[in-house]
Amino acid sequence: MPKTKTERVTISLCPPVDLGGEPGWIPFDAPSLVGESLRFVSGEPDGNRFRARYYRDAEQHLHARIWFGPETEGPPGHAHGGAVAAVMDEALGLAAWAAGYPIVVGNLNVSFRNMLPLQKVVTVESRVISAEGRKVMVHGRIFSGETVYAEAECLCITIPGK
Ligand SMILES: CCCCCCCCCC(=O)SCCNC(=O)CCNC(=O)[C@H](O)C(C)(C)COP(=O)(O)OP(=O)(O)OC[C@H]1O[C@@H](n2cnc3c(N)ncnc32)[C@H](O)[C@@H]1OP(=O)(O)O
Repeated sequence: MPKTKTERVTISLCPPVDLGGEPGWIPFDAPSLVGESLRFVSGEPDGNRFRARYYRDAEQHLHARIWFGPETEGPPGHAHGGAVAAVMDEALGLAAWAAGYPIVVGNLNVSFRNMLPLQKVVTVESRVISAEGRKVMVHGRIFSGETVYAEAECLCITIPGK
């Protein structure tokens, strides 16, 4: 039997980050609503890709604190556009679910407004704008302070039978 060489790979994790919400925000348990499959963005809360925590405010709007880790890099030191779009896909789709619409995302239009620095905690805010027939429109933006990093319009389509 051929001998295999054991390679030791050391993955150093970035230090903990503060994903705490604003006063009045209530933590939102996404897996209990949509299941454990929602892993791509929010599945590794201590990893080096994304760290995410969801909240709802008093008006039931969904918010997220998101940290873009080093594994989301696109332009040097900044988040990949696909990483930004992945966050929009998850957060805005989840906003529709949280508002009572079992959906998948049919169309996602993202405008990248500013380069998003890695290892920065940003906020995603979302609004369900309309619901007509099977079409649910959700708008959102990623920002920190006065800086808007991305805006998105997300057309969600309800899943028949859900
Ligand atoms: C389960 C837990 C999930 C929780 C996660 C939430 C966050 C994650 C969000 C995601 O990442 S979802 C994954 C990415 N999305 C997909 O993979 C969706 C793939 N596409 C599909 O499955 C189907 O195309 C879809 C269900 C969206 C629509 O197919 P259907 O055959 O059910 O519907 P149909 O094509 O008849 O369209 C219904 C209506 O929606 C409209 N529509 C559908 N797709 C559209 C589109 N892409 N753009 C514009 N309009 C669209 C369509 O024109 C029509 O309008 P009208 O009723 O007015 O005629």
